[in-house]
This record gives sequence, structure tokens and C-alpha cells, in this order.
Amino acid sequence: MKTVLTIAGSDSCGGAGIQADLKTFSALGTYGMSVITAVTAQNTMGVINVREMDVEIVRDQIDCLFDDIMIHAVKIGMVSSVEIIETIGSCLRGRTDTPIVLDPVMVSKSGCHLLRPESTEALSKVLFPLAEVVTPNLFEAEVITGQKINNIDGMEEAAVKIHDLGARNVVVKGGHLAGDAVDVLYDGLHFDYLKGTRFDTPNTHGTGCTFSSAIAAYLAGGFSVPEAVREAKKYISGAIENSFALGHGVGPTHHFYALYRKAGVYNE
Ligand SMILES: Nc1ncnc2c1ncn2[C@@H]1O[C@H](COP(=O)(O)OP(=O)(O)OP(=O)(O)O)[C@@H](O)[C@H]1O
Ligand SMILES: Cc1ncc(CO)c(N)n1
Repeated sequence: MKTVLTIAGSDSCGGAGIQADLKTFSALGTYGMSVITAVTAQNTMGVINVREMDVEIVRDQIDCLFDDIMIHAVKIGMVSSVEIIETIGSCLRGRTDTPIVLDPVMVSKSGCHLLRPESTEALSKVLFPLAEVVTPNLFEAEVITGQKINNIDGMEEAAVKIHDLGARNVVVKGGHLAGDAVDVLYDGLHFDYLKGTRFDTPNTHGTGCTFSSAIAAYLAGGFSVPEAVREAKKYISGAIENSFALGHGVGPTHHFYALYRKAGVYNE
């Protein structure tokens, strides 16, 4: 059994964060584990409250898993503060056998800061050099590089800059650009373009969490980075195509549509 660990925040409505990550790991046939960095009170309309975990419990969650279990890949999502970032860095540094996918989560779709603005520099300094893959969305790539991005050329420029900060592979996600949902993968030498149909749905809660978790699950399964990113793109596209309305705001993607159909589950 391949194992994948998510280090991220809890989303009480289950569409993003730890909950989306664990659903993705399960749907892709891996065994999921979690380290919670913060608890958010969140629904489909927004984030109501955030409580960060203290660094001792973050450290103990990570260390006790590595002390006991072979971990085939790690995904990092919401990390919130400089202290939590430094703790994660010191726990993971040296564990070079385990590929790390870093989703540099900054602000929720509803506009709530999930990363304290003063933590941006620590995120790139401490965690980028540990990451096999970093997956910024357009806004995050703009904050990290200090440059506005309006098109694919801008995404390529940002990918190069983020690679220079130490990430071995960078996927700049084009989910927030108009037109097809095209993401740019850069490995330090070549660009690769992940093209996807854009689905006209408001229900995109947790798309970034799901995409990065799928990359981690495929890396755990032994796929190369380009293969893992390509398969993850197929997975997130299907999950968005089958997303559904929930609550009064931005609904979640569907992780299990393919499995449900195969198993004849009709009580959706
Ligand atoms: N409407 C859509 N149709 C198809 N693909 C989409 C759509 N929106 C986003 N994507 C794809 O979903 C993946 C996640 O990208 P996105 O830019 O939405 O992440 P994000 O902004 O980090 O998400 P999050 O809300 O979790 O922070 C990318 O592969 C992107 O191209
Ligand atoms: C806990 C959490 N992590 C990530 C996201 C994605 O923006 C979210 N909404 N909530």
C-alpha cells in the first residue's frame, strides 16, 4: 500500500484542505494520513474563523508518523505562520527520499488569509527548496514573483522565477485565466502545457488542494513528475466536471464519481 501524508488546514465543510486531500488520496487508491496545521470554521460561503495549532503538536504529528510509517509522498497546503513553516521545514529537511508537493496556499476563494501575509518570504525560503513540485495559482505566483500575470508568457516567466527560488518543478495553474484551463509545468529546462477544458461551474471549492494531492498520490505510486502532473490534471478535470451544488456558495468537486459509477452507487 502506498502512503501519502497531507500537512494542511482543516476545512469544516469538507471541500478543501485536509478533507479534500484525504478524499483524493482514497479515490486514487493510496492510504492517506494527516498533520493538521490549523482548524478553519468554513462553509461554502467563506471562512468564519481560523485557529492555528501550536508548533509542538505540529512537530509531534509529523515526527510520530515518520518514526513509525514508510511515507511515499507528502503534500503541504495551508501553513499559516512563520513558526509553523519553520517547524515543518525542520521536520522534513533531510527526509530526501520522500517527494514533497507544496501548494502555496495564501488566500481562500472567499478572500480570507490562510497564510499570514508576513509569512510569504518564509514559505518560499524554507519550503520551496524542499519541494519536488510547487503548484501556485495565478495570484500566488504574482505575490511570490511581484509581477502581474495576464497570459501564458507571464505564467512561464513566473515559473522560471519560482524555480530559481529552489523548487525543482513548478506548475503555475491557469484556473483563474479566461479560456481553456491551461497550466504550465517547468522543470528548469523545459515547459510543458497541461491543457484542460474549462467547465462552466461555480462549484470549484478546493480545486487547488485536490490537484496538488493528486500529484502527491501519483508520485507515491512511482510516477515521474510529468506523468504525475498529467494524471492529476485528468483527475481534477473529472472532479470539476462532476462537481455539485452544496450549501449556498461555492460547492465542492466530486472525488468518487468514477468509482461510484463503476460500483453502481446511485444515492448521490
Ligand atoms: N472551471 C474550471 N474548469 C476546468 N479546470 C479548472 C477550472 N478551474 C480550475 N481548473 C483547474 O483546476 C486546477 C486547480 O487550479 P486553480 O487555479 O483553481 O487552483 P487554486 O486557485 O489554487 O484552488 P483553491 O480554491 O483550492 O485555492 C488547475 O489544473 C486548473 O487549471
Ligand atoms: C483549510 C483550507 N485550505 C486550503 C483552502 C483553499 O483555498 C481552503 N479554502 N481551506
